[in-house]
Amino acid sequence: MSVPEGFKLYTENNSHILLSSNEAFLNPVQEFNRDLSVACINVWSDELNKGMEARWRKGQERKAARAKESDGGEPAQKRQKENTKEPEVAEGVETPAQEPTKSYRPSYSPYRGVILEALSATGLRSIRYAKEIPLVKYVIANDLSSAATAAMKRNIEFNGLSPETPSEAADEVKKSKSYGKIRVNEGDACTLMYHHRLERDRVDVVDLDPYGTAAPFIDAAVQCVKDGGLLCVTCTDLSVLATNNYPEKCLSNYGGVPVKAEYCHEAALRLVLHTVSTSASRYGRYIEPLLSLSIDFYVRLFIRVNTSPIQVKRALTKTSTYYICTSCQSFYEQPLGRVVEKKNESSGNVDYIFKTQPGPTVEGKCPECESVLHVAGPMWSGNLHDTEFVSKVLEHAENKASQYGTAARMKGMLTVAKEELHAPFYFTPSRVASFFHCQTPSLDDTASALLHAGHKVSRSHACAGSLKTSATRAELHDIYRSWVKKHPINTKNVSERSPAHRLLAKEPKSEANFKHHPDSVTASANVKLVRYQETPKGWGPGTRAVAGTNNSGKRKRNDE
Ligand SMILES: C[S@@+](CC[C@H](N)C(=O)[O-])C[C@H]1O[C@@H](n2cnc3c(N)ncnc32)[C@H](O)[C@@H]1O
Ligand SMILES: [Zn+2]
Repeated sequence: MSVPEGFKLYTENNSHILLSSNEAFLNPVQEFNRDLSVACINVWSDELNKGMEARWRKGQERKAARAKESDGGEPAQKRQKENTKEPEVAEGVETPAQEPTKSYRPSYSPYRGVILEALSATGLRSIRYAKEIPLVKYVIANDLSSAATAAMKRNIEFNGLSPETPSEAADEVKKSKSYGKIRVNEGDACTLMYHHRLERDRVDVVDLDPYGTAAPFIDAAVQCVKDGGLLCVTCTDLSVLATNNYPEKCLSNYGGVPVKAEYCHEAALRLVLHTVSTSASRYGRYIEPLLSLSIDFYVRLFIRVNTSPIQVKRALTKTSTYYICTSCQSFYEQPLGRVVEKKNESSGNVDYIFKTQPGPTVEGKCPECESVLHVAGPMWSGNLHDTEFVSKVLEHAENKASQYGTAARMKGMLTVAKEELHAPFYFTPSRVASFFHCQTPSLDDTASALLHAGHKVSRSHACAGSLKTSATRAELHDIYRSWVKKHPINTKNVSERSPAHRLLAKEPKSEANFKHHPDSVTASANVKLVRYQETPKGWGPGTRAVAGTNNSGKRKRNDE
């Protein structure tokens, strides 16, 4: 592969990018993001296709049964034998309903979807989608910058995805003078997505991977994805989502206020889900989070979008504000609403009545340590992941480990995400110990005590050494109070006016058992959670395109 003068070659899996200074932006550290996205879209499209094939087969069976009935019970097999030569059937053409399986039996043609990458830069992600996802019909790669679209076109050719490449879309593409499996578009991401908002024009997958926040693109994205389609969203503005420095910005971008506590990264995911959910609801659509990950300096979410009026109503029950203690970080959930199920005696149907929720769920100060409470949210309080989907992505990543440069990290993250409890929020034993001024119990001590007390426990992908539990903070604190009895502290160092003193002043309701619990060692405990990607060769800050039109602003640092 000869690299033209003035360019550097960057390779990810079997896709290659020519990089020149001052052209289009590429962040090699996002390889993990791209690997995960290829894996998730592969699994999502396989599942969609399997569902369609199952429905198609059922339809065929129904048609055959109807034919049998109308032919006076003559078995279909016998009739098929009589037709010695089967006429050729174009892929995807179904047997006409009036002549079911009479003269030919077409094979199922897999469903192929369209992916729209709204902010594509070098085109690397789109090229990888076109090459690595078999069920892709074509990818629309878009960028506002003319320098970026020029780089994209060059990279597409360089990867052999030019119009000459034989592909299913080749004829259509040749007519439209665009590029083989990838169609390049230069323009504003929202304008493009709004062009795809009518039901007949919708796409199967929308990928948003911007600098900073994806918030300005969400309204268009939730409208242009098909029912059952996949929305993939990156946000890198963690200074807004996961600190209390800009609550006003967080409200304007995400419709909620962030959390100031060690679990702020989980809250960041919930804030992004909240804005996607409320945006989708406006158009009678609801969301199902399939996988929501907090990674290094960004969040990445894979969300299925569907249409259903009743599910849209249910969003009320999956949205909460939280009162967060400014000292011990205890949280108190305040759901925004609830649903009451009422059986309709005359029809026998169940009616769902949506109601507001009484509140506040906690009075004035933190019941645990009497410190001030701050309000956070509203944010998504439903599940972050679909466990079954995560299991399938993990299986895929393990089976195809050699295809992914970040396979070890994928395995680590997905294993933990798969086991994650569907409950907010995580804690680390060391941080809770710091509130009590006590020695830190190990992860196993803490998990075992919680399990012996009848609570559920898991780890959280969002923070190394963290735990999630079904126990309330008060129940967790009781375990720490028991721990302190076994590992006494020098109370002289604890001021009588401190929150720690008030935490320690309470008696535990029962004595905790710190003996190792067999369930404390889960699959994830045996997996090395590779939290950070190894620095790839030649890593360094990417350059944002300078030529052409670009909605410029300051380039975000990795930790922004
Ligand atoms: C972070 S880069 C995309 C990286 C790419 N998704 C990847 O995986 O390598 C963001 C891109 O968004 C483009 N962009 C910014 N605002 C845009 C808009 N309103 N419409 C379309 N593209 C835009 C920028 O020109 C830039 O190339
Ligand atoms: Zn407190």
